[in-house]
Amino acid sequence: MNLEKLQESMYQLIVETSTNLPKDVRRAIKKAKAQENVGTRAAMSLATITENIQMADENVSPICQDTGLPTFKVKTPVDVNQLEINAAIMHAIKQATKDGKLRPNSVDSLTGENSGDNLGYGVPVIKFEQWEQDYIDARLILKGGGCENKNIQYSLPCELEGLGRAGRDLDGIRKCILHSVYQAQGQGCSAGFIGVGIGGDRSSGYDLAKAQLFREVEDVNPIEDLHKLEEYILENANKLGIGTMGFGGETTLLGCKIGVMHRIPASFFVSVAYNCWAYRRLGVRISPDTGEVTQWLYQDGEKISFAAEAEQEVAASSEETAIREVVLQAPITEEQIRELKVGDVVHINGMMYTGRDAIHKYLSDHDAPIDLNGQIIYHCGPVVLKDEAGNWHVKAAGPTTSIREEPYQGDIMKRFGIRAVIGKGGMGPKTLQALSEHGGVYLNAIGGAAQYYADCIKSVEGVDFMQFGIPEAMWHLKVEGFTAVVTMDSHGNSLHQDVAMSSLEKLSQFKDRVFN
Ligand SMILES: O=C(O)C[C@H](O)C(=O)O
Ligand code: SF4
Repeated sequence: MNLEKLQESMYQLIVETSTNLPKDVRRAIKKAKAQENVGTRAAMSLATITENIQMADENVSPICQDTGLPTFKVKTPVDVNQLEINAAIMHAIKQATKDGKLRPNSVDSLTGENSGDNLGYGVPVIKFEQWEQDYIDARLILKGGGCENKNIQYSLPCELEGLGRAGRDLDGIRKCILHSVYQAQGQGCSAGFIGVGIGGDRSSGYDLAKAQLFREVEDVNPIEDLHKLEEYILENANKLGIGTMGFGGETTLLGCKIGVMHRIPASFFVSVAYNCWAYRRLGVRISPDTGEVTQWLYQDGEKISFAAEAEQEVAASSEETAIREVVLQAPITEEQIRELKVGDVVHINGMMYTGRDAIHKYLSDHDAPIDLNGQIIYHCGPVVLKDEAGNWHVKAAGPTTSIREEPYQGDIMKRFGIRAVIGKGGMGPKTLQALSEHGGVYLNAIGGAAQYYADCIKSVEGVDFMQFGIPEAMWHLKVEGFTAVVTMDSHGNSLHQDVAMSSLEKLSQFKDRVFN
């Protein structure tokens, strides 16, 4: 085999997966968009998402800054050398990271050190299988951390919030799956896709769930019971009203795929793998003779282009409604913050500072490297590249899931005088209380819209904590027209709390038995 060609094929697979959302996923998102009412927060978010998909495609840049833990599934003819394929994948991963197509995402779990090239123990994941065909089938999924954190595994029988007892039968399985969508709320960047594995043990169950994410969105389950269950879940999970980003709305789930395997008598697991709307998985057929790509997978049928219309929609949708819009520029005063209410849309100009897991932990017992009084913290781990002149450029910069900072956020805001935090998925009661006491606000940006937000970043003015690695460093960003929604204000209101409560009420409508 031509190894250089093989490396190139793997590189293409990685770049396409990170930057070009598959056709079947695009069609699902388009359908969802058609269902939302004009002028709602859900419609606005979906317009931003589709504009972002288009931008990523045109810029050949990551759709979302979190390019996940790259997971490959490779099937090879019996006489093909799998070690060569392994080496080609490693090589391509390094190159794609250098080129800003993947974020350096591999972190030593004990020291916290980022390897910088996306390689490490167990990273990437490569699973090989042999088969009788005469070509190589290589598939890749880039599943980010926010949605990965919302995976859930149920051990039947169990008691479920809102739904009561889930027993060891199809109806118990139904309840677990509905619950899995409810518990994700907007934190995994809904509207999402789920893969479900019934049976197996704790690890093979999750593997089966993840394997479902390699199915086509529009395929039909050959097992009649599971086909019915998939349809039931897709229809009814969308009645939970969680909506895009957890803002409320008509579409919460874009796809549901269920697989089954045997189990042992004592165990009955239902494992759910949650994938955000940025459902990046592609595949190729490769010739074992030449190492070249002979066919792309998941690319049948119409490719929806979200071109021109998108930009206008983002602008138009907020004009048509009574949504209040406010321009913010740091340093922000307490008075300005107290004027903001849940539902307001803010446009930020000027400076903001990124801070996520490592920085929140650090700031909980250290001083800040800069004066944060009146400033804005952005929960974000961007993709950033240095040019030859030594200047940094942000290549992708959407928000990360804020709830992870819940143990620290309130104290840090008060101690440093921070007035606003931007993230996604919302925060909990401790932060909400701190926002009231101190005069702070939580702003929800659109998760996964990494190109859309990178475009608002006009320059990198500085960086601290580079020792934490690129995603965890504190980037000083100068922005223009950075748009987000107030979802928690200084008057005790939280849209996230409201949606969580109303969706729990809706979930309890599905308590009664449906499948015998
Ligand atoms: O790590 C990130 O940038 C985002 C993450 O995927 C998340 O959803 O929280
Ligand atoms: S930020 Fe959202 S879209 Fe991006 S990987 Fe995380 S869950 Fe997915």
